[in-house]
Amino acid sequence: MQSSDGGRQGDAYVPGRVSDLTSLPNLDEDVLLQELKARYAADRIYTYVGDILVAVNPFKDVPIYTKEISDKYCGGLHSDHPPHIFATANDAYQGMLGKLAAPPQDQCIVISGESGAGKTESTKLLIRQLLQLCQGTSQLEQQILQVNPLLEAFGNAQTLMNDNSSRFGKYIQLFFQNGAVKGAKIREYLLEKSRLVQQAEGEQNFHVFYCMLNGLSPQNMEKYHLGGQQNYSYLKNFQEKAQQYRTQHQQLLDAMDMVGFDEEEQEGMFSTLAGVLHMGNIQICSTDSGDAYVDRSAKDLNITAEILGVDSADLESSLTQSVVRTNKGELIQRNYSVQQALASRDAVSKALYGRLFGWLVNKINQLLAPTDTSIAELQQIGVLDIFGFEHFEHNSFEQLCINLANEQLQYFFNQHIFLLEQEEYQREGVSWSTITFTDNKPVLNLLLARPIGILALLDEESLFPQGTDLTLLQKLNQNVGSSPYFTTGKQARSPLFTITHYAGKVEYNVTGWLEKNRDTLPSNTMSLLQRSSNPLINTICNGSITRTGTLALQHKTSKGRRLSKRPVGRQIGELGKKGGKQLTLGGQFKNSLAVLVERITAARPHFVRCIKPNGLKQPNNFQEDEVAAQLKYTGMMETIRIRREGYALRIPFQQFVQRYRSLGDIASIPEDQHGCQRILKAAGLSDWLIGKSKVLLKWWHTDELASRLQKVELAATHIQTGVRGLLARRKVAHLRELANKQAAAAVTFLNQTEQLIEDAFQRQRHLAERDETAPPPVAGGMTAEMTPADAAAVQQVANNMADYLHLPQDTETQVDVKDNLSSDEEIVEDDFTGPISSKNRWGKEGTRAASVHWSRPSSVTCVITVLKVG
Ligand SMILES: Nc1ncnc2c1ncn2[C@@H]1O[C@H](COP(=O)(O)OP(=O)(O)OP(=O)(O)O)[C@@H](O)[C@H]1O
Repeated sequence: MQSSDGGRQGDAYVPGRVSDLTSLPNLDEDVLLQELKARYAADRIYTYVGDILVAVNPFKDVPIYTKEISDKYCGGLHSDHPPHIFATANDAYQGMLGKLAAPPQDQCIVISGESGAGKTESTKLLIRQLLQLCQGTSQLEQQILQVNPLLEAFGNAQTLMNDNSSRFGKYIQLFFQNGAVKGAKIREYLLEKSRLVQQAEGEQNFHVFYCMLNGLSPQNMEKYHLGGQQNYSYLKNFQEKAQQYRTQHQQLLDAMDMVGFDEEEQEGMFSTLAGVLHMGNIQICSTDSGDAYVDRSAKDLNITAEILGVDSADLESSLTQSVVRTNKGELIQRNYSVQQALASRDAVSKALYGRLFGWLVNKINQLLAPTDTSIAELQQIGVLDIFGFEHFEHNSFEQLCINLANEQLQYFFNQHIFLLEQEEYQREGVSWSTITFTDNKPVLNLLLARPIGILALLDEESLFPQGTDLTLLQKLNQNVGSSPYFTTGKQARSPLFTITHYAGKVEYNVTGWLEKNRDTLPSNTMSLLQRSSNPLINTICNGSITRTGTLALQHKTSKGRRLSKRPVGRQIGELGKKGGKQLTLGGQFKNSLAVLVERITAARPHFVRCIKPNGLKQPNNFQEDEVAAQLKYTGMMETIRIRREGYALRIPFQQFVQRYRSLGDIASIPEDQHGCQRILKAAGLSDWLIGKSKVLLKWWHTDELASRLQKVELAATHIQTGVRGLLARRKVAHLRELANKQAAAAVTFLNQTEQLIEDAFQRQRHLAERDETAPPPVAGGMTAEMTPADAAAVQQVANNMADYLHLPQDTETQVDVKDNLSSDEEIVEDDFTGPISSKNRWGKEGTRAASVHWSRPSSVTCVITVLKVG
């Protein structure tokens, strides 16, 4: 086995030159770490563990993504070039087309790593390379690439761990037909809406607000009553990067134009963003009795109401009062406390922003949807870029959800790499000493089990009107406190608990969890927004939130009624609700994770493990302890072991023979284990196993088989080329012989015709000498009369020729002999003759030479016509 950028199994070990960690000698944690460190120092940021790619974030531009390098990774074998993210794209693409060991299958690329490890950058490179692989140059490919700035502006933000952190998860599906891209779809997961109203120290709101405030024209700033970024309470920790934001704003506008937002929609978007910013500035005060009211001396309420297209008095009451319907149907108004009113204000902002984001994704998906084929008929490659594992000083409900998603992905990895593989060894009767791995199933159970898991208990508590964050914590302590993965805060009444995740311990603070989980807007507030005169706000607020938390838009019928796009039974009101109750945020997230796992399980996965070399976002800084921790919790040592000792490829006998039949030594190979053995032996492969129903191969056998297959195919192409050339040469020789024969026949015909003309001419001269009263010869030297014998002779020659050329004796080949040719006109009409306009062209009129000259070209025309028809 060769490691393509220098290291070779068996050669003296040179740290930093082993491109595949499975070929490391004397593998231990330190050797592994030093190898990655040496590679990183040499800007070799990618390394393989068999078919898995490890990517260490360089935090600097490395010149390895040029067009030339991208071209090198289009096609070819895994081992042809150094490890690269482009090779992973190539593997997925070739796998989808069925050009690797398995038949054509949908593929997915699962990228994992903690926040700031490089997942989003990897995703962008993968998508770019996939579009390069299908040689996409159409508008669709450009659109797929260009929607990214739009998504990042609305969905990314600066955090302590990453300046451009994705605050939502995404699964990008590219759809293909015959290898060409036909469309794309973005599935979004759990946008971190809470960031809109509150950001931790040193963190920022979503990029789009800073871009808007720095990039909008003065007229638009005035229209939306906007000022500098320091004026908004939702925008803490802003930075003076005006020029950068202006550039990003322009990119945003370009992307919006390209996605096809019309002017009204763009205006709707900016007015919603401006409305949200103004909403955050609405001051809530307290009466002496503790009731909330809006400080009207500041103009924020009126401005917000104007921009959102709602009545300001209605907005005020919806922010400060709840309306409850009693069992008897009476409506009762209750005043909020200041705290409740502030929560209600922020809930409106979060709902508006969340729905705006959902609408944006909907618009993008409409643009990228395959036009003439249903998705079910297309092949697909999905790329999963989910928010990375987070462990801050203060961790809230959002971190719990983010870390749950990462637990789920780690579980998927473990299942695929360790569990299912080793179960299969058992089924196939392979003797195997089990490789143990850290199974995170107990942590997943702690989070997801029903009815006694953290999310289920949170849901239960969220249903109780009297529930508080502290009663939630008590409930958690009572029910899951005995789990070894759960520890509660040491101090009494502390709002803290700790979970031991696969990636380390994270301490969570339950403050505000019930409110965040309920994620509801009071019905009076929702109906106010649904009546908004701002068309976009009206649209997004009349959409429904699905069971997985996405926005389902409605479309209007011709009569103006609204319809959900969903099938009957999932119409408005039912969506996102369970037994009539709105699903909680935790419930929606749980559902969306389940659907995601189903999706990636249905495809053939490729894994990219992103590693963050330091927490300072610095280039050329490899912190050994930080990397060692990541290698440990991702189970890298065990992964290397299983890839080294195990059989990553397991192909059913029949499938294997069908795919590699041409490598066998005989033509009729049985589609069973004996057939497989014949092929493997003939191909000269070693280290394979035959199980009960499958051939078990090392991951590198894919390349070995592919290269053998390539050789056979090349040989077949050579043979085909030779045979085709031989056949073509034979055909040409035959055609040439035929043409020579035809030419000889034509000459014979011309000679015979010439002789006839000569005879006729002599006869005419002979007659003329005897009869001085005879008329002068007609043009071309032919007489007006042809004896029946002459005519028969001419016809005979023509027939012979037609016979020879295998032609029907149709009008084109027959000589139309007229009994009484009396004028030049009739001769001119004859297809067989050309117009005799140039009297002197053939020589003196009435001479033999003129007759012969006339006859030759005319007859040649005829022969050519005949040949053409032939
Ligand atoms: N291949 C690369 N080349 C150069 N810089 C990179 C590369 N990958 C990542 N980076 C740098 O690291 C930063 C963080 O990467 P990225 O946003 O992809 O992390 P992430 O894993 O997606 O984080 P999060 O989970 O927070 O979204 C990038 O903004 C970029 O500066």
